[in-house]
Amino acid sequence: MARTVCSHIIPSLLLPSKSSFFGTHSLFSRPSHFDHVMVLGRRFSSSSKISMSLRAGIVGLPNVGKSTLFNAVVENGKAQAANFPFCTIEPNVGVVAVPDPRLHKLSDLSKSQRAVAASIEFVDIAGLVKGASQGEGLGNKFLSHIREVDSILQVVRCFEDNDIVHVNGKIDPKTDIDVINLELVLSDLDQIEKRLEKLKKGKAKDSQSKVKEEAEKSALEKIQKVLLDGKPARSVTLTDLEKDAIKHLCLLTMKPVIYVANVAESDLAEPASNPHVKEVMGLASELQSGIVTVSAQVESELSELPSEERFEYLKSLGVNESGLGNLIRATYNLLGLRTYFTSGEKETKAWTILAGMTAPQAAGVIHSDFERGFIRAETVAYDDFVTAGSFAAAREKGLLRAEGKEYIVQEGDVMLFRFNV
Ligand SMILES: Nc1ncnc2c1ncn2[C@@H]1O[C@H](COP(=O)(O)OP(=O)(O)OP(=O)(O)O)[C@@H](O)[C@H]1O
Ligand SMILES: [Mg+2]
Repeated sequence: MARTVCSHIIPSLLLPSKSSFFGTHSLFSRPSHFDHVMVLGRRFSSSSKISMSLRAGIVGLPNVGKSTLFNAVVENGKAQAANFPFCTIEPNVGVVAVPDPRLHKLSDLSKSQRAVAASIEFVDIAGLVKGASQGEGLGNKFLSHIREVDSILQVVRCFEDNDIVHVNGKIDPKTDIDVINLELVLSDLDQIEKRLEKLKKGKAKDSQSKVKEEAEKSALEKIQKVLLDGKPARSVTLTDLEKDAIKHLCLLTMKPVIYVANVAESDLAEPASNPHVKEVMGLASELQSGIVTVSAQVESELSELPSEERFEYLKSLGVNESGLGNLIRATYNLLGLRTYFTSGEKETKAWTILAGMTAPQAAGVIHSDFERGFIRAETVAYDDFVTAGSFAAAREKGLLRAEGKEYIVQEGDVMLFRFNV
């Protein structure tokens, strides 16, 4: 049966008190994932219900380094921000901080007691094998886990090591990627067939649902055609209505993908000299997807070292920084996410919104009351805040703008909401 929402258990923000309130910084000190309540939510269904955390699922063949990478990302996420409200929701789901040097700069300027980063959830999904869509391996169970994530990180083995078994006997990124993608395509095809069958019998009650059903049908037929060519659903151009009509199916090949080329430590300094990595780069661009090179092994070793020794270790491998920051940032960007900040003495905090959100919608991410009673947003661009040094100084210099309901929040805006409920 088709699922109706791709929702999952998400941490909600701790709700501030409901009293009528004109935004001051004090309010921004409350949220913590330690005192969060769990709610079953549907993300993005309304701007005020946006989750702070989006999910990225780590997929790939068995034994390619998914869990090693997951553990390193989660450990690193904890280390990135000592104050970050880290939590493990399930053993294989970790919330990690999105590294952002701007957060610390703002926090220093505002002399904040703490800095709270934006976050992403990573999910370690067990290995997929050929035939998964037909129930092979742990098959459908894993595909259903993938259905619940917002983006896919596909780990591709690019390291040679005879002691570590490759399920197909040799390192061959193209075949590995094809196997995974084919399973995703087959699973989507199966779902679409069933859905179209149902829609054929469709007895929409009113004209509005009829329009929606028609849109769904036309979208699914277009997608079915490209899937039969082995291409992903995301390669199809759809109207907004069509996109909306098929959202509930959570098609696997609709999700954005980043290929994670997992290399040996000896390849870290010059990954492109590894022909396997080169191959993945070519495929990623063909498939309109991103690519990040990491060595899961190195990251895992790094996460166990005291921070003062990490740089020395990286230097010995000929690199300057861990690859995880890149991976986390790439995932964040891939999801079309933007960051705005609130900054005061108690706390400086990075908030996650979708590109194109208006000021009231962005305020709603903090609390629905902020959206409901929105009056205006005092806004200063990040660079201007840094130049001025504070909200007050920015106001004096004429760098602070009073933005209204129509304002589209820009990347890096530092905001103070005025609202009344
Ligand atoms: N870049 C790398 N270089 C060398 N060895 C690595 C690298 N990445 C991972 N490994 C090793 O590969 C083995 C398999 O890793 P891991 O358990 O993370 O795979 P997995 O994809 O999670 O497997 P499964 O699908 O079975 O859960 C481990 O022994 C790990 O140490
Ligand atoms: Mg694993």
